[in-house]
Amino acid sequence: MTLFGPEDVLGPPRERQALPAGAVHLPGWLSLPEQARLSAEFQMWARGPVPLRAAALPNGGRMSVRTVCLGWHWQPYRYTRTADDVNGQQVLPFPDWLGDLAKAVVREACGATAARTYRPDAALVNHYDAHARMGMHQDKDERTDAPVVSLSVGDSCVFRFGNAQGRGKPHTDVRLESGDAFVFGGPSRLAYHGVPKIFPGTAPEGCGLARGRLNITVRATGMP
Ligand SMILES: O=C(O)CCC(=O)C(=O)O
Ligand SMILES: [Fe+2]
Repeated sequence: MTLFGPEDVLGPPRERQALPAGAVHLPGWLSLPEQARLSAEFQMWARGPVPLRAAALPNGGRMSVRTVCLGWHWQPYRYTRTADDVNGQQVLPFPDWLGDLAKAVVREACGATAARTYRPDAALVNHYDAHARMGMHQDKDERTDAPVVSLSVGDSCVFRFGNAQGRGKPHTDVRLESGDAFVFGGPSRLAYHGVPKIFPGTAPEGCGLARGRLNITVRATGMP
């Protein structure tokens, strides 16, 4: 007889939730050491050559999330080689190991055939403080239909996953926790999604992030 099963330490295992076709949530996909590595890399990415910044919006406002990009620079709403809205520098290259990590997620979520042709070339790395939000939007600046792979580290959040028709219902609220992966591809590739809430102080010990939430979306831009 074992005295303590994993549920006693970690709480009940989280089941995969029913989601629209093409959307897959992989709870606990990353180990704590993998989460800590992403946090450590983030600290370096945030220093530049293009620093972490709250992107300026065409309406004159700024995003509440702060973002640093790899491979291609993203600004609302396009990809460019140089960060012309920040300091004109070229962003850091997209790391092969991050592409391999995302490919493994695609293999699990979408199958071996999808993984074979998956060639990501950019990542948007977002940091949320306790008050940051992301409104409902589509990821539609990419010129490919490759799935988007999202990796989360640090504080938990509500990730609202909707439909491709508009910002309204139906939508599903998923709690994304440190180490979770989420994929949206196929019929859900252009689904609206957003982050209405962060749960401060919920990051697990050992994930490497002192405060806030890190989210990395790996993408295939289709840029030449
Ligand atoms: O933070 C998240 O989970 C989602 C981020 C997102 O939707 C984006 O960067 O486009
Ligand atoms: Fe997005």
